Amino acid sequence: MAPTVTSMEASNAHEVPKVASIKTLADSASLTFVPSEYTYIKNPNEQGDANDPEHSIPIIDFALLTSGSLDQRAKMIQELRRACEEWGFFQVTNHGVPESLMQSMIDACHRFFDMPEEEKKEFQTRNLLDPIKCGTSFNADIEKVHLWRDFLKVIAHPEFNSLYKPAGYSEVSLEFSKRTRDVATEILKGISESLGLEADYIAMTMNWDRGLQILAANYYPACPQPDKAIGLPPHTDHGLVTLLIQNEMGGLEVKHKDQWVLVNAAPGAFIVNIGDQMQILTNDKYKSIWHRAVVNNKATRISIAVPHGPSLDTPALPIPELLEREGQAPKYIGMTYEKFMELQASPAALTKPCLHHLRVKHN
Ligand SMILES: O=C(O)CCC(=O)C(=O)O
Ligand SMILES: [Fe+2]
Repeated sequence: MAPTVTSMEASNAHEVPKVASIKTLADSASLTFVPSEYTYIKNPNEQGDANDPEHSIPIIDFALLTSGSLDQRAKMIQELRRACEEWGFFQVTNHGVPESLMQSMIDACHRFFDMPEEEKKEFQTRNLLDPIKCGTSFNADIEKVHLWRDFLKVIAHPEFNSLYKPAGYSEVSLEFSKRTRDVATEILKGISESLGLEADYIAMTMNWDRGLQILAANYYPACPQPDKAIGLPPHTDHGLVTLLIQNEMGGLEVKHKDQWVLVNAAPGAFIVNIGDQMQILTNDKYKSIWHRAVVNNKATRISIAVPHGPSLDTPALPIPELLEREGQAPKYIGMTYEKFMELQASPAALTKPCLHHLRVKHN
C-alpha cells in the first residue's frame, strides 16, 4: 500500500493545547529547577535492583520461536508463558529487524521533535484517534501534574499514515511499522499457543488483520531535577501487546513484585509488554503490568512504543475455552477497543484504572 502522507495544514478546526512543549521549557537556558506544575514526587521505598538477575526481564529468542526445531519452539512457548504469567514484560532478541532500521526510526523521531515549534503546530490536535497527533504531557487539560515529555503518535495500521516532514520520516516509518508488526504477529501466535489455543486464535477473534498499530514516540529531555519530575506516570497499555525501542538512555521501569525495576534490555532487542485487552481475553491470567518512564539529568531519552490492538470495533471478552478449562466465570464485560481507548483518555481513568470500569460486579 502506498503511504498516505498527510498534511493537516488544511484543517484548522481543532484547538491547540495551551501548555508549551517540554522541549521549549527544557531548552530555556535558565531552567535549573522543575516548575511546580511539573513537580511529581515518586515513592522512594519501592526501588528494585536492575542488576539483580531476579529483577531482569525474561528473554525470548525470536529465531528459536519461529524457525527453530519443534522442540525449540515448544521450549520458547513455555518461556513465553512464564514471562507472561510472572512478568507481563519480556525482551525479544534475534527478531531480524535490522538495528540500523530501529536507529533510523529513532533518529527520524528525534528530528521531528527538534523541528521549531511553529513547524509542529499543524500536527497538534486534541482528538484521540486522529491519525497524526503530537503534543506534550498526557492530557494537559485535565491532569494535575504535567509530564516531562512530548509525544508524537501516528496510526500505522489498518491504514498507514505519515508525516511529510522531517525528510525521511515517511519512508523509515513505513518500513519500521511493517517489520515491527510482523514481529508482533508472531508473538501473538506464540502467546495464543502458550494458552493452549490454536496459533491464530487471538488474531482471528480480535480481527488482527484490521487491528490498530500506533507509532508512539516519546521525547524526554534532560531534566535539572530528575527526582522531582516524571516522564510517564504508572500506567498500563490499552492494547494486546506493545513493542518498544529506546535510544541509549534507559528510563523504563516496571512494577514487579511490588518493586519498580529499571528495564535493562539488550541492544537491538524489542521490549514487549502485555496490554489491557490481553488481560481481558485471558481473564487475568496474563496481566497488563504497571510501568512508568523516569527522566534523567544527562541527555534526551527517546522511546518508541508501538501498541498493537484489535480492530477498533472489536470488544475483547474472556476466551470461553479458557474459562471452561479453568472453571472460571468471566471477570470482564465487553467494550469495543475504541470505547476502551476513549475511557483511558477520560477523567474516569484518573480515579480508577481503566480495567476496573469493566470488571463484572459480583454481589
Ligand atoms: O518511555 C518508555 O519507556 C515508556 C513508554 C510507555 O510506556 C508508553 O508510551 O506507553
Ligand atoms: Fe506504556
